[in-house]
Amino acid sequence: MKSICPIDELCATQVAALLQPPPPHLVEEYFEHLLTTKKCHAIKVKQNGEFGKGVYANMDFREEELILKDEILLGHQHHSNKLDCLVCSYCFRFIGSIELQLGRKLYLQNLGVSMDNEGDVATSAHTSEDCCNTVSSDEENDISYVNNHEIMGDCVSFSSKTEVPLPQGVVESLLNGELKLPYSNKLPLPSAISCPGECGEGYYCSKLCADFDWESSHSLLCTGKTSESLSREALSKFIQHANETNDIFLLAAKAISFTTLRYRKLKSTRLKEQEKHTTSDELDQSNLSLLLEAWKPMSVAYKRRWWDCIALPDDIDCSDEVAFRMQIKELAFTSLQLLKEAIFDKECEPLFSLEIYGHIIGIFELNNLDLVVESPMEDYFSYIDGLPHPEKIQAGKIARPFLEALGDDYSVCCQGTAFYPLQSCINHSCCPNAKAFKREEDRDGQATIISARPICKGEEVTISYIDENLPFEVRQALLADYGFECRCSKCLEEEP
Ligand SMILES: C[S@@+](CC[C@H](N)C(=O)[O-])C[C@H]1O[C@@H](n2cnc3c(N)ncnc32)[C@H](O)[C@@H]1O
Repeated sequence: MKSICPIDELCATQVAALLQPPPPHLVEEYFEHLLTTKKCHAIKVKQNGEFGKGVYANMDFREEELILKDEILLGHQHHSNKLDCLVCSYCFRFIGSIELQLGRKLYLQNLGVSMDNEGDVATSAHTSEDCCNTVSSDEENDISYVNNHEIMGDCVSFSSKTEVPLPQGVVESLLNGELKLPYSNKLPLPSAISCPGECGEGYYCSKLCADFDWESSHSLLCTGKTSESLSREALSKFIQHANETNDIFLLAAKAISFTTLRYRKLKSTRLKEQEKHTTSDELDQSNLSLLLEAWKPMSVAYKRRWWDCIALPDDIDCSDEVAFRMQIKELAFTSLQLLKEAIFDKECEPLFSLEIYGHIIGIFELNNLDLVVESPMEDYFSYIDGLPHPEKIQAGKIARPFLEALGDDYSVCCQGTAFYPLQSCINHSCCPNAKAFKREEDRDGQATIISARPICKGEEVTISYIDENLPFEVRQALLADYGFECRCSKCLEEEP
């Protein structure tokens, strides 16, 4: 397909350099460094296998042993899920209090609020995680705690539907802290801290998370007063377009912002070290090397262009495939143009090429894991249920109307999608020796990989991206949606 983006031609050399796969020894070096930084010596990433990179055990594991906890490199909560769960925008743990989680949901439900996010053209969800979370407490001081009413969310629109039978006054007293639910102090949550840029959209569990998010990507993508974007209006238009079409664009924007900010940091460090450059040619040359360095976390990821690797939806006829892929490409271009208006940086121009944008979304399409964090509401109601008799009756009398008002959706998980640098190197097998599985104590967005059976040192660690118990043909069809034909030992054996 011919490019529709002028930057693709203008920056063809730099774009090609960014998309050039790094040599295997540099990839291994990158992951070695990452694992050392994380003090994780239990695994190794090697690029020598049949399927490109893979993760290998560097020790023996017993069954059900933790192999890896992987922090999110780039992740976000789905727009439509923000109504149900208030979580830290950086680590995705639930925040506020049981009363706030409950009151906020009932308040929005009462007003008939809906998220205007119905039109995803394509999604990038991958392996589902089983998860089971409880809550934790991590109170921070000296920072701006959030007025509960603020948390009603600027990200929502209103319709006239009213479903909640509870009086508004009761819901408001949950929100303003006047009404305390019985035993809610047994399940404390970290206080919600508002975004330092005052966008009213991001909330955090600690100042540390707020600062990390600000420095890694949010300072360019914040729509608040101290935003470092070129235009808050343009940014809002970009966000609206993503929410109306496909919120994967928000994650792609994070990747571009993340790389731009890394580039600026590297550049300022370099300028401090070496003040003078003799020629502008030399400067250009070294700017590209800085951009390549800033891009490294993305350069080592397995990638293809989004519109080339996205699975053809069932309702699209094969004869319309070319038109469908073109439509996806054009949608990405529209999104990129809006993002460019908002955060363009001339020194990072190649990042604003459609080739790079397409490959970034392709990374998410091929590698992302569903981000799932279980709600503390389940734990709260289970706690009440597990009380001894007289206390249970008393607490139940107060808690039951709230449970009934929430209905079936009383305990919706935080749901999103995330790119994990190490987990994404784990290959698929239909007879896996490990699984992505969250334990009681895993209460944030990190990916948790647990051994499914004993694994010996040197053995490749594999997980299943799908239900591995399905018949061969069904598995192959599902994995075709992930863009590959499975060649694991079980499939080779069962191949007709
Ligand atoms: C999430 S990535 C895993 C890491 C990847 N091998 C890499 O080099 O970064 C998934 C990709 O790895 C390859 N892959 C993983 N498991 C495979 C399998 N069982 N059979 C064939 N290809 C596989 C496919 O190309 C797939 O799209």
